[in-house]
Amino acid sequence: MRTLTIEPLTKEAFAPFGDVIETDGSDHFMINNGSTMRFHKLATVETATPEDNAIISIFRADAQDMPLTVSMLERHPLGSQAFIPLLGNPFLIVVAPLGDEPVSGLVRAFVTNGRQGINYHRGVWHHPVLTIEKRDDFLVVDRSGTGNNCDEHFFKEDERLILAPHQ
Ligand SMILES: NC(=O)N[C@@H](O)C(=O)O
Ligand code: NI
Repeated sequence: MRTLTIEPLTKEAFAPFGDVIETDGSDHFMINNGSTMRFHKLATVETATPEDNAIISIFRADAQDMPLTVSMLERHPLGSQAFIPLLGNPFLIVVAPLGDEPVSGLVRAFVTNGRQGINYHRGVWHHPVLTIEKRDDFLVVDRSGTGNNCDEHFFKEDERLILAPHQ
């Protein structure tokens, strides 16, 4: 099984998968009579139909045992999904490009710097949220509506991957 190289998250590297929600290196303009910087439209919430809603949730996630065997990825065909860390901790991301199924050889892993959130574009394959801390909180912005919005793909045994952040 291939061990994933864990890359530092950057806008450029993550561009095929979605947006990086951060102030570092992001354009901004002043509002509120010059007392506030607005880092405007860092990401867009994608939904599928006019009846859909963009909703805001909090995920309190517990750490997976590491090293992790990445045996599955999921995607949301009807909308985007954003994770913004609420406690300032780095977290892990595992993604694969758009397609009918994720391609094991194209799976990539990233680690955030604690000041970054991400917005998976609609249909991008990703692993369910992966904390580094034992438990961590995320603000999540995603789509609510009718129909199935979560496809799961389970890799064949020889396509599975290893995520080993502490090695
Ligand atoms: N199932 C759910 O809402 N969470 C996943 O989509 C995830 O990416 O963690
Ligand atoms: Ni998801």
